[in-house]
Amino acid sequence: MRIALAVGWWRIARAKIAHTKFVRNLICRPLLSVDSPDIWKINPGSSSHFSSHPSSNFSASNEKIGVVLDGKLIANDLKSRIAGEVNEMKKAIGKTPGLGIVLVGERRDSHTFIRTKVKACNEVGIVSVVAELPNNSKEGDICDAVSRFNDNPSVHGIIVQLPLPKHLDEEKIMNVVSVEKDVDGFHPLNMGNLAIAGREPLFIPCAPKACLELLLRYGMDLRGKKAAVVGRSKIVGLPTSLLLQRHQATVSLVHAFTGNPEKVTCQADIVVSDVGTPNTIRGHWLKPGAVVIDTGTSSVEDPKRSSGYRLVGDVCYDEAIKKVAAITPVPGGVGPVTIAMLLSNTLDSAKRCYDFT
Ligand SMILES: NC(=O)C1=CN([C@@H]2O[C@H](COP(=O)(O)OP(=O)(O)OC[C@H]3O[C@@H](n4cnc5c(N)ncnc54)[C@H](OP(=O)(O)O)[C@@H]3O)[C@@H](O)[C@H]2O)C=CC1
Ligand SMILES: Nc1nc(=O)c2c([nH]1)NC[C@@H]1CN(c3ccc(C(=O)N[C@@H](CCC(=O)O)C(=O)O)cc3)C=[N+]21
Repeated sequence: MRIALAVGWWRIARAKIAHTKFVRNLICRPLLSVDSPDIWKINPGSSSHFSSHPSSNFSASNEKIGVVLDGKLIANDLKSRIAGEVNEMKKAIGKTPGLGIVLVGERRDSHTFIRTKVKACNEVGIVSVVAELPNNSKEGDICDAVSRFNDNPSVHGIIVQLPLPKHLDEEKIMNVVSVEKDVDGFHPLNMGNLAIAGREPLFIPCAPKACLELLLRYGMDLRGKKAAVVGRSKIVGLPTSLLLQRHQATVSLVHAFTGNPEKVTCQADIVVSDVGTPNTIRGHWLKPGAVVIDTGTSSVEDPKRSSGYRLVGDVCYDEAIKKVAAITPVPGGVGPVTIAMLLSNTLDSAKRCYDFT
């Protein structure tokens, strides 16, 4: 009886210590730093790129403790550093980073996302300008709006909020964005350089950067880990798979045509989901002790809320939390870190433009 009590007490104490250590890690220096993506400096011969990072509860013991990865905490840490750097830049050279946003149509979700992005810019002192165009705009009107941002020296980053109305050729419009201002990282040159070892893109797409930031802050050593990415969109799935392989993970890319996707995901140490359909990833799709990054953000009706809806991810959270080592919640997981990465990319672009280090 006494032994059982002591073992129980020891388990609780160990979980508490691990959790305190984990929270400390969350607010320590990021590995994908805000000023330069130091992942490109990996030296395969060195002991460990990650060993400079305080080791976490996870990599040390691989215990299942169902940690909820707090994206808001990480985003606030990133934003306060970005705000500090923006301020330094203003003081030193009298310049302010600027973000140009192209928003087409009346989609409620797009307008909400843009409000969030503009608010985040204001918080850190980045100037944002929104070019709002009607739903029935012609391709030429949108390309002109992008070109004006390309030509504006006080705009250092440009995003075209997706999805665009169906009648527009998305690729044609995205290709107008100057590669030097492509803070979304969707330009073929940036995406191509992300895919090829030894090359450095000017920008890494924001949501994939956020996924890696969460994994690395959690202290996960990605080398040789099995990762399953569900979804292959250019915003999240495809570039996340590329970034994971650059971090030496063994990556499987699952999509709508994959037969028995759960056979792939249940082997994975890391599952990143980017589908946009609630409850796609069920508990039995996951290996015990896996780390799950849920980027899915769908609004579902909720009459109990004053707004009438709430946001949910792709993962059946209640089933997953009982099984996994760690998981990102929705909301409050990947989303806020994605926004912080957009600010970080915009700051990087301005620094590059003025040769300010
Ligand atoms: N939190 C964040 O920072 C971000 C969140 N998001 C959210 O991520 C979600 C996805 O967005 P986005 O990437 O633009 O969406 P897309 O529709 O472009 O991509 C969805 C992907 O999921 C795949 N897919 C669909 N059904 C299945 C299935 N049953 N099994 C396996 N794969 C499937 C599709 O496969 P196929 O290619 O074969 O069609 C496709 O590759 C949305 O909820 C969005 O709001 C997006 C960006 C950032
Ligand atoms: N050119 C372009 N670049 C994008 O990066 C891009 C895009 N188009 N189109 C739409 C998707 C979606 N996306 C999200 C970003 C932040 C949250 C986010 O901050 N989510 C919060 C909740 C936000 C809320 O409450 O509305 C959270 O999860 O906590 C979600 C989704 C970026 N996208």
